[in-house]
Amino acid sequence: MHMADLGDVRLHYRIDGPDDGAPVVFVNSLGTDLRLWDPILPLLPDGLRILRFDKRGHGLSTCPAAPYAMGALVSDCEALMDMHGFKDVMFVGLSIGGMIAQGLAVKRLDLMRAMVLSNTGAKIGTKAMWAERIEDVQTGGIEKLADAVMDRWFSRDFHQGAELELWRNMLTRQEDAGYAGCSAAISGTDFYATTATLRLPTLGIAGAEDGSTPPDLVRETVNLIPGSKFHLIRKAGHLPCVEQPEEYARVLTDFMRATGHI
Ligand SMILES: O=C(O)CC1=CCC(=O)O1
Repeated sequence: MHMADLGDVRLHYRIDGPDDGAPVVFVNSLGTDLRLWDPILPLLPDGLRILRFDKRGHGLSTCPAAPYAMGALVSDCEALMDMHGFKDVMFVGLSIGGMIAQGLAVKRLDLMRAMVLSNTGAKIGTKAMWAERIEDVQTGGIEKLADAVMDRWFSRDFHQGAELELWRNMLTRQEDAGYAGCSAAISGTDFYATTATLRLPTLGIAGAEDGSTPPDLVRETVNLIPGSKFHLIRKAGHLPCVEQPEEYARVLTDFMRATGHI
């Protein structure tokens, strides 16, 4: 079990792969923990050095009182990377993880060689939408939101399968305060101006049936960065690494090769 004490929070994290492997950092979405990446890791090339972690208030990490600022989430990731010598990485951020990617690239471009903005945006939703969601979590717990979240996370086909229930369990077993805290961080974030200043190889990945960050939002976000690429995964919602792991891993691998990371 790996734990980093960052003062106001203790983060649970994992590092896999050899010390001299090409470094890759994965940051997952609201309401998920680091197991989100389990379906794709065995499909990636051997020899990568992979860091992933549970955001504050998620997974096995501790849960400071809500709300959280996006700056705190960016600093958590920065501290973990500095602590373990992760620099010049391929950074893969999904949803709020993609917001953390954008914030970190602006703050510490030295940490990143390239970034993948998966199912995310420079801004996600509206303040009113997040206020309602936070209120729902605070009054009824995550369970109150869970069915609606499943509709955004997964395509119609995936809703027919038995695995859906397990991912729903991942969501409902997160801390209510952690979910509300990260929702507040998303609500307060608008990265349009700063992301437009970024110059690094960037790939956008979208799911055709994503009810949370639809393909147009992902495309619009990566188009802020000159030279960026975009890939649409057809039979997937908000979590294509779960629904289409082979395609997701192939697209990541191709991008790592195209950018000279491997
Ligand atoms: O809408 C959802 O529940 C999915 C989501 C939005 C931001 C994030 O990280 O996940």
